[in-house]
Amino acid sequence: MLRTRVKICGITRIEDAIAAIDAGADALGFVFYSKSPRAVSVEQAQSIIAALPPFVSKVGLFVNEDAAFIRKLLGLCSLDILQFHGDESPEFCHSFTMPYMKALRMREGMDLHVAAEEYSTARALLLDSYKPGVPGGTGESFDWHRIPNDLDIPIVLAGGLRVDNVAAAISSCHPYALDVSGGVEMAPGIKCPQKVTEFITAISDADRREE
Ligand SMILES: O=C(O)c1ccccc1NCC(=O)[C@H](O)[C@H](O)COP(=O)(O)O
Repeated sequence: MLRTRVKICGITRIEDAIAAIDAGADALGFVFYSKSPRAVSVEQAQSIIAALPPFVSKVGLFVNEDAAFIRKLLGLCSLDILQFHGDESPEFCHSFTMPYMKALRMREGMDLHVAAEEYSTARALLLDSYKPGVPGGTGESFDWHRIPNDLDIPIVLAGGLRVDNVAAAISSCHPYALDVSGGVEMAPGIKCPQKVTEFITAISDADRREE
């Protein structure tokens, strides 16, 4: 059985990035959405990324951002994959000739088979909770049983994940990866190393139980 990967999102400090990597994080998320309390500036992201060791995916996160800003950012920051968390079309997402994940907020009636077909160029679908007016980082989970078990695209599960619901999340839909932000924080944008470690340990424990 494949190991469940983990992305720690909303990284704003180098010490949090290093602690997440030391705990076993596979990916770090940098929020380039200025309305988020976890937003980073280009300069912040550059300095954090420059201090990272190899073999960790750097994810740049956008919400209906201007293409020119993204292109400029890609010339300044070494990102590995883009995460589009707004209403971006498949054509827009694909236009940066970079791997990307499309985040889908799981509002009622979301047809993931249709979405998987629509975003067929995505490397993964990131499924997040839907809360009106809140594009992401809700801290709330959704009904994971709404996720079909026959999607032919990797699923990254997000939304309200915490150490005490990781096992249920993995057993309910066996996602390719888990994405967490609020559940491992002591304050918005400030990660708690102990919570990060406990979260990633809980994933390893859950994977072992699923073997
Ligand atoms: O994290 C944010 O503040 C945020 C703001 C606007 C759009 C997306 C945002 N985060 C995207 C993520 O991938 C989060 O990790 C995901 O929404 C889960 O957040 P949480 O429920 O706090 O674990």
